[in-house]
Amino acid sequence: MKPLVIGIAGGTGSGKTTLTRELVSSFDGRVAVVYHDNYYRRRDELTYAERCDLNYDAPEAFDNGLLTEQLDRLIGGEAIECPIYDYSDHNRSERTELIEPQPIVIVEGILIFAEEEICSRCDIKLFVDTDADVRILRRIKRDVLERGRSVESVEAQYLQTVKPMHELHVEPSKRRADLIIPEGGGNLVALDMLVHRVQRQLDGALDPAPRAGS
Ligand SMILES: Nc1ncnc2c1ncn2[C@@H]1O[C@H](COP(=O)(O)OP(=O)(O)O)[C@@H](O)[C@H]1O
Ligand SMILES: Nc1ccn([C@@H]2O[C@H](COP(=O)(O)O)[C@@H](O)[C@H]2O)c(=O)n1
Repeated sequence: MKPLVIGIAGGTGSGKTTLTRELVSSFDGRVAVVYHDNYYRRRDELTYAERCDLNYDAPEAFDNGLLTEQLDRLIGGEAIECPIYDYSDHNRSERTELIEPQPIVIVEGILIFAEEEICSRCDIKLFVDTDADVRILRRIKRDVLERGRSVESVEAQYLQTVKPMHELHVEPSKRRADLIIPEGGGNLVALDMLVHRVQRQLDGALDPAPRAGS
């Protein structure tokens, strides 16, 4: 049977990964996760300083051809060797990760609904909605502690690219979502309803992607 593909989008720091982890633990061993971030383009031709200055919040920053090709293979029941991204180096690492096919495939990333080729492959589209002030506070903490950044660099990047690209690409893509979830994985009511819905689809009690009026 074709896996159920769940897309999880939302701004940086909104809680996408937290929601993804909740779903992974709810459907233990039956979920494959594909992070759009791992498909940032390889930029070996640039120096580290040049890579620091790139815009990582525009659709062109990603190798969407590779993502859709690998996603299709996963949906078709094949394992993939997914690239691994190194945020400290602003480049794709030499390592890859084996992802086995599963009944549920989660695709997560800020811009997945801004890309028709990714959006159209998602049976359930979730958008995690969290206020911008909360998101930037979380991002400063995470980027300094986990991604090797300074507070000054996070602030500059946020004002130069993250915020304008969020307004141009991420926020409008919310319209394509089936469900908008305030606060993501911390929203226990939404999580509970979502888990029941996904379970019913796995049980075959519902059409794969039913639409109003169909
Ligand atoms: N509902 C929430 N309440 C409090 N903190 C949260 C909540 N959701 C996520 N966080 C925290 O915010 C940070 C960013 O969350 P994360 O899920 O990694 O966001 P994203 O994947 O959208 O960038 C993490 O440190 C996470 O623990
Ligand atoms: N070299 C890079 C690549 C990406 N980013 C930022 O990551 C953000 C997306 O990841 P989330 O987990 O926050 O959704 C995105 O906003 C990019 O700006 C980066 O800082 N450096």
